[in-house]
Parts: sequence; C-alpha cells; structure tokens
Amino acid sequence: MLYLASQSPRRRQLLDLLGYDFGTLDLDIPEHRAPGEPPQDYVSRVAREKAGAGLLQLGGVAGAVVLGADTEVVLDDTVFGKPVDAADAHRMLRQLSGKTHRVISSVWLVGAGRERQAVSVSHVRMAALDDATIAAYVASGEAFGKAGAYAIQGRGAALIEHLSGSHSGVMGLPMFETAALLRDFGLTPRA
Ligand SMILES: Cc1cn([C@H]2C[C@H](O)[C@@H](COP(=O)(O)OP(=O)(O)OP(=O)(O)O)O2)c(=O)[nH]c1=O
Repeated sequence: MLYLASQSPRRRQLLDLLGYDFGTLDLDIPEHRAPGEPPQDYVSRVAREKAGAGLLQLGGVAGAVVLGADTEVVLDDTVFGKPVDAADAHRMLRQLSGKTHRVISSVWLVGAGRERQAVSVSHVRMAALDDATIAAYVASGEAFGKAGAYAIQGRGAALIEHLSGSHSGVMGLPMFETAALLRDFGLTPRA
C-alpha cells in the first residue's frame, strides 16, 4: 500500500492524477538547512526525512511504501522556502524579480529495506515586478504555503515569463519522475 507523507494539497492532487490510490500521513518535519549544505542535498535530505518519518509512523504495516517530497526555490546559493509573513513574501518576490531561479523537487520512496529517489530541477524566469504588483500578489494570499512565495498553478503564472523543466515539479510533485519511480518500485496505477 502506498502512503503520501504530505499535507500539501497539490501533492495529493498530482499523485491522484497519476492514477494511484494512497493513504495520507500528516507529519511535521522541521526544515532547516545546515550551514554550507548544498541546496540540492538539503532538498533531498528533507524529502527523505519526510518519507522516513512516515514509515516510522506506520510502524509495522506490511508492504507499506511511503512517498516523501520537498520543493525549494533556489536563487544562486540562497534557498527560499515558504514565507513566514507578508514582508517575507514581498522580500522573496523582490529578489526573484527579473531573474531566473531554480526550483528543486526531490521525491523519495521508502519501504522496508529499500529506498529510491527522483529529483527534478526546473529553471523559472520571473518577470521584472514593481512594488505595486508584488504587493497586490501578496495581498491575494496565494504566496503563503508556497516555496519562493508564488504559485505557478495560480495567479503566480502571470508573473512567470518562462519555464524550462517540469510544471508539476514546480508545483511540488514532478509527475514524470514520480511515475517512473513508482513503476521501479513495482507499484501500478489503479485499473
Ligand atoms: C514554487 C511553487 C511551490 N509550490 C508549493 C509546493 C509545496 O507544497 C510548497 C513547498 O513546501 P514543501 O516544504 O516542499 O511542502 P509542504 O510544506 O507544502 O508540504 P509537505 O511538507 O507536507 O509535503 O510550495 C506551489 O504550490 N507552487 C509553486 O509554483
């Protein structure tokens, strides 16, 4: 049985769109980047910790496989997680404005005695934004709960000039890579 260790509604929706039946686990894993930790290592570590904690929470459920994922926005060596408040969201969008950043999503599948990872790295160019545009976007509320303070699947799409990579990966669960990972694990979608 497949379990999704995530409270993200996007991840639930995307995994369902892939055709899988799954249970969900609510976990609260701290997300703190260690000093000097490379961004991709950090994203991968957190995703793995989410999946590992999910498996632990399930205890001895036979045949359980847990999917954990993490998504961060990376500009040069700076990692942007979810904004803590409106000022933080404003600050993130000001820094991302007019530049190309990376969105790294890591997905781990963890079962008894085996684990495997997929990673998706996308390049996203954000339009040059003036303060009024940023303020209006933050006031819409959409920035909260999203790495980098925008949602490509919502009004945030109006801020994105170009995407090279995985749209679903930017949303939090790269569908192509996740489908391949699930197949590798011998899990198949519902008929
Ligand atoms: C860049 C971007 C991120 N996001 C979201 C995806 C993730 O939910 C979130 C990044 O935070 P995460 O810490 O990866 O995930 P989460 O806290 O939402 O959920 P959980 O840890 O329970 O799995 O940002 C979008 O929805 N759209 C976007 O365009």
